[in-house]
Amino acid sequence: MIPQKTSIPILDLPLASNPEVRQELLSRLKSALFETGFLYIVNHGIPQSTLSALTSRLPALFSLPDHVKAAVSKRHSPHFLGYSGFAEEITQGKTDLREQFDFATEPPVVWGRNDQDKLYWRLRGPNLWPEEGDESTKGFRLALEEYMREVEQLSYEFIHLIEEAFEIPLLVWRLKTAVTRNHRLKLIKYPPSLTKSRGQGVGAHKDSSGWLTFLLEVGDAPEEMDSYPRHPGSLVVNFGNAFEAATGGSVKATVHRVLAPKNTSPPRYSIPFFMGLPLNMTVSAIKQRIPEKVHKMRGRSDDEFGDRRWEEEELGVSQLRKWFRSHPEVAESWYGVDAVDRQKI
Ligand SMILES: O=C(O)CCC(=O)C(=O)O
Ligand SMILES: [Fe+2]
Repeated sequence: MIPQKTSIPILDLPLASNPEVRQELLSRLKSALFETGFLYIVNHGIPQSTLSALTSRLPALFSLPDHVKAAVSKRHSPHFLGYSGFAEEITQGKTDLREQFDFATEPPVVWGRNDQDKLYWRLRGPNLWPEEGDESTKGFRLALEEYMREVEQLSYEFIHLIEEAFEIPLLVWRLKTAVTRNHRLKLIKYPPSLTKSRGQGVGAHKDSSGWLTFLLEVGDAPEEMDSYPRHPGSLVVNFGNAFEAATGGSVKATVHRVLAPKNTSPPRYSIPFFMGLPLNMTVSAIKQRIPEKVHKMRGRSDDEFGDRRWEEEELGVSQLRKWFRSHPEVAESWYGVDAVDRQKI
């Protein structure tokens, strides 16, 4: 992944429980939030066995026969969960040269019940689990659920650190409740380029699937990352659009992209976890809870901070727009051409 800046702060998580260095850790976190928009978490406490149970199965998972992957295609899911084949996704109007499986924390289905008829509630729904094959994929579901539980827990702990650093009440209790847990995770494969020129693995974007992203990069550093050190097994954290907007642009949602691997390189795998917020929350409601001093920390001019148009709308609306944009065929088949057209802003 290529963020705009190449020097990324490192947060050694166990230091948070050492009173002598806790302040230093919090000040690193501040600079990561306000200056870089990216950071590494090392020693995050997710057991190596949990990481490798999942990462070791990825090559075999993506090599499952086409009909097995097709059976869990996103085309079967109005919730945009499941598999998308190579180049089926669009960023910045161009296809991304990657394959992926999307999973969610599966909050209860509510769409169509009582007053929860807003279209975005339809984003919530069951995961599609690929049929596991031989030894190389057997146990995949358990491994994924275990990792998702661990990274979700870590995301709550991390939010507490942010709360402490800035006195921002981020409503962790609401994020955790079964009704509002709304997190997503992707398994991604970027195959090597077919030609000498490297295409768009994923186009330049700020994350909008979540509030915070925790990315596990699998395997060795690809060439594009040589410019800054890798910390194998670490998690890369970056902040999403909603976080930037809720802090009035003080916390940076950094633009990033991925180039497809060179034609001589092995495939690249990655696993981002997008910590979500309740779909019916508005950015402006969160903003009101963020102290004025945080808003004032913004050191950039107005035009550097983009998408404010959706501050007043519920997060579900912008989420839906994002999914419609990136998977138009899935969107049209489940939501209809008219609904998709209405979201094209
Ligand atoms: O694969 C990566 O390194 C980054 C993926 C990413 O930025 C995304 O899916 O939002
Ligand atoms: Fe991203």
